[in-house]
Amino acid sequence: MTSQPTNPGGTTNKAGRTAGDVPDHLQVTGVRKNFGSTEVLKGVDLAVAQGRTTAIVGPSGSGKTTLLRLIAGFSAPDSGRIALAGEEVAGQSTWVPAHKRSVGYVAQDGALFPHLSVGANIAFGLPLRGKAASLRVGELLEMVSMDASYAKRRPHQLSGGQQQRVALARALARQPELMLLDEPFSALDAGLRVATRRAVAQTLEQAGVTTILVTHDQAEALSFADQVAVMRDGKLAQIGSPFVVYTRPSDRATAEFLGDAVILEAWMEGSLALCSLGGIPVRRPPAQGKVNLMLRPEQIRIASGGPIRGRVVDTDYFGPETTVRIQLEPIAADAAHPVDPHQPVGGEIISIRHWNAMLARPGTELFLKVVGEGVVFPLEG
Ligand SMILES: Nc1ncnc2c1ncn2[C@@H]1O[C@H](COP(=O)(O)OP(=O)(O)OP(=O)(O)O)[C@@H](O)[C@H]1O
Repeated sequence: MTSQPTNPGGTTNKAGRTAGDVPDHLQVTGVRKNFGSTEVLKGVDLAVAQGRTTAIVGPSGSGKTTLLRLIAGFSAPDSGRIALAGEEVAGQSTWVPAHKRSVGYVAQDGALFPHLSVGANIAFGLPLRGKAASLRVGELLEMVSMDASYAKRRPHQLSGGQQQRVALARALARQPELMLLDEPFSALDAGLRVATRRAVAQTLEQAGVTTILVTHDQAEALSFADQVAVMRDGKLAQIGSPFVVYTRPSDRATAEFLGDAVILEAWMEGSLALCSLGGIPVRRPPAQGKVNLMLRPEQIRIASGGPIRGRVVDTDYFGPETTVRIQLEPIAADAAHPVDPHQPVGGEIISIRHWNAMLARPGTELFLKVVGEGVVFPLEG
């Protein structure tokens, strides 16, 4: 586990600022939660810097929503501590209820009041009345890319995505210091999802609201957040910047959860992993000898020559790019590329991506090269 009590040394946020000197707004320390005999959270440590965005990502049932609800104050941890802006809100002898924490919460289904208009839903927690309230409602609707005329409608007259954006506007109305978003974009279709996500991220950043987004969509987590926390089986397996968790995942399961991964058997010698793709540089390898090497598909490129060859098995066309499955061949030895006796002898099938679908008909022989470093995991068991 790689969780840190304070913001991990100098993560850079979307605006390019470093977070090393920013105080923690939220600190979760050793939090555990059971439902009956099921241990759902098994000791979670998480720190979120003031004004920054953290995405908690993980498979369904890993405990993401449970953690978010504890931070909101909807239920209490069995043990551990939660502090907001330096003040303990849940601990051994402390309990601050949800309505006394300056926290906004947007649930998966939006949870709007069905009997109130959109405008009344948004204005629910506003101290304003009359004209001032309707002006503010209009501004908030605009923030979530909706026309002010929607204020008159009832929630059932909106699409799921529109309801979700109204729920966000309602949460923003109370100007919370911490915003908790539980899969708020999951009901939106692909294009609107990206646009809404960007608009919401921008709005929250401009307002300086510390934000936690729960999602099981890894691309969403990587694009939305300054910091990504990967949850697996009730624990945070890794916390770091999107770049670090994607390019240097702490274990194989995290690597495979965060995106496509090429995993090859390799022989680690010093800082080179010898595999069917040649000798791949690895920074700070955790083991020597037999290991698993991980590369991202986009690190494997088609070359014009060289010792690394493979034959196209089949392809999968996705429009802007094609996934090409390639069976690796034994590395051709020559004076410049002597083959190490530990080097695997080829035969593995890997998937890479290429923009040109025509280039890669099944049976075509291709030369390959690897760019960048690999990541090595010790063999399990
Ligand atoms: N109130 C509850 N009573 C009993 N079990 C619960 C309760 N809330 C959650 N659980 C269980 O705790 C586990 C974690 O649930 P949680 O909703 O936190 O997961 P999640 O990672 O948010 O999943 P998803 O992505 O599907 O929403 C699940 O096994 C769930 O069934």
